[in-house]
Amino acid sequence: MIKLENVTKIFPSKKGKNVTALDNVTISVNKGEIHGVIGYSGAGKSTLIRCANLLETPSQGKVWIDGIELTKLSKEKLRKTRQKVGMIFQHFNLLKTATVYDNIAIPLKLLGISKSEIAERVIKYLKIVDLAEKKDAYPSQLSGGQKQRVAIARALSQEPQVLLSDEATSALDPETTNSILELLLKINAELGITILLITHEMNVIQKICDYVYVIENGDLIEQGSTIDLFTKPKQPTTKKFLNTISQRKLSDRLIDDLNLEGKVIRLTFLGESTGQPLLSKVTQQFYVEPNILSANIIELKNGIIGNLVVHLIGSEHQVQHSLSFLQEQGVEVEELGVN
Ligand SMILES: Nc1ncnc2c1ncn2[C@@H]1O[C@H](COP(=O)(O)OP(=O)(O)OP(=O)(O)O)[C@@H](O)[C@H]1O
Repeated sequence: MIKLENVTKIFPSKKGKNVTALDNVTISVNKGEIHGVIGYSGAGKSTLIRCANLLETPSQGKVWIDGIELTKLSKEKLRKTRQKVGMIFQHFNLLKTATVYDNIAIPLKLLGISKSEIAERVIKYLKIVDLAEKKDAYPSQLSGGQKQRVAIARALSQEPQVLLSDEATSALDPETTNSILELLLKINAELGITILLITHEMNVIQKICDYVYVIENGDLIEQGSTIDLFTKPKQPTTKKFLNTISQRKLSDRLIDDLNLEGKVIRLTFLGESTGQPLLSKVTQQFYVEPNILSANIIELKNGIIGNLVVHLIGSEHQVQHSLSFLQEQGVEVEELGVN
């Protein structure tokens, strides 16, 4: 449904030092899925999402939406095809001097849609975002979460097949963030809208994405299903992002305080391995003593992952055997480093 193929974006600079904001990036979002792009500030996220609807023209590469190659369309055809693509932004981009109703109605008017159809759509989509009672309010009378709901209704009212989300929850508190993420899940499930989002927050990826791309300095450094990325991250940057959700490193202080010797292991349980008493089997079969330092459960859109950080006390030989056993049972095993 959305495809960027070998997209490179180079911004020329007057001083002659060009900036490569995206370097040969390929992403492909299937119809009905939610894909997320995560990266630190300056990684190229905004450039990528702006290339997806050609708000930014790639220096090289091709962009498709719903099988149509945007990069070879005339301006007129591009304008028409863009109607398939809605967009929401971090700072909502509402007209301050217009009511909620008009914020949604004005762009529809510009598209030449009839007054009665506009009235129908405004009410329909305000109901979907649960804000019908605010139709006569002005943006200054709304909370951040409500403003984003209006922006979502405005995007939906053009009945797009694709929604691009540019850090849509970054300006919101955690509770409001959750409610907006739930709304995005609802419109994905009920209206079948394909979503591509950019974010620097791993909890956004965790809660709503089927698939993740990690970008750094314009390069796509890692990608995979959200479950794979959370259980088997490869790149240090991906691990750093995951560290914001659950601990992947131990601080020097913790090591000192616990007076740890031997191995500290992170065990990630997924699928069948979550239902079995594997740690007690390890204790019985390999004579190691697991001391649990932390435990948590991460709920992803498409599954649940259990994490245990364990200090395994025993001879090196016994510890190695128990780790091999756990891996054979489908548990991801990672030795934790120190910060
Ligand atoms: N119009 C532009 N002209 C020149 N350089 C640009 C332009 N837009 C972006 N860049 C540069 O491209 C690189 C990627 O920027 P981009 O805004 O895509 O990153 P980002 O990941 O969205 O960052 P942030 O999260 O801070 O918005 C940065 O080095 C930025 O300075």
